[in-house]
Amino acid sequence: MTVIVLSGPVGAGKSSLTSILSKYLGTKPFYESVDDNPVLPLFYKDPQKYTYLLQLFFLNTRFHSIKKALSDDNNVLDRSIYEDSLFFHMNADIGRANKLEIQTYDELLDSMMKELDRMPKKHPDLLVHIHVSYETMINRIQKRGRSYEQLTFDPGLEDYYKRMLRYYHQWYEDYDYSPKMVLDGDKYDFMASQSDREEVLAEITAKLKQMGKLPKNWQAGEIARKAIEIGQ
Ligand SMILES: Nc1ncnc2c1ncn2[C@@H]1O[C@H](COP(=O)(O)OP(=O)(O)OP(=O)(O)O)[C@@H](O)[C@H]1O
Repeated sequence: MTVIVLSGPVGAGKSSLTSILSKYLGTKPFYESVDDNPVLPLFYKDPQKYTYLLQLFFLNTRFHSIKKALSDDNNVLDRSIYEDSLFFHMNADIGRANKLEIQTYDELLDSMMKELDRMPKKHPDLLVHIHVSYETMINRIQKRGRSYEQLTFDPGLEDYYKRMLRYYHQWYEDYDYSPKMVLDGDKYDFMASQSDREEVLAEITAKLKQMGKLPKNWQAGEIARKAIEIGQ
């Protein structure tokens, strides 16, 4: 039984890969709610005011997802609690949280992580990180078209996104809750190209195989191949 978490900056393609990977492996996808998140549009409009609320909102939903994922023990998550601190501290570093908020957030997160340590399965089996350059990130953000994420909505987002990529670099280096692997999101377009999709899945399954973590009874047979055909 396998729990896989995806990571990567905004627009890296985590939700899409979660869908493909879970169909391929025959496991359950967990998605973070973005389009029905009531705080996200408020945050982009007034980050100074809504950073703390947004981060508490995410922490709360993410804590529930990871607990459920670790209990069900056979699934793929499009983002996990391990990345939340990056977002909070990145915003705090640009003055969007005060000292007391930082201290409270860190203590809360610490208590949550200790709670996870008491679960029968404590951490995911594998982290799959999607690395993208700024150009790819912006292309995907534009293509997806969420209005509040566009540079035209707030030109300050250019700095914000570039900062995010730097923070992710360090975050991935430091992540040690589980084995990890990185995919080149600039090279592979697993949404548009069938062969890219197959290569990415081959990389992930090779890693799972090497770790002895392919889901029970799983074979790269006809059902798995059909599930990942573009247009399915
Ligand atoms: N703590 C946080 N965790 C995740 N997203 C956050 C957080 N704080 C703010 N956000 C914002 O939430 C939105 C959702 O981002 P996320 O990268 O998870 O989804 P996505 O853009 O659909 O990614 P992908 O294209 O890789 O599936 C983004 O606008 C991001 O900036």
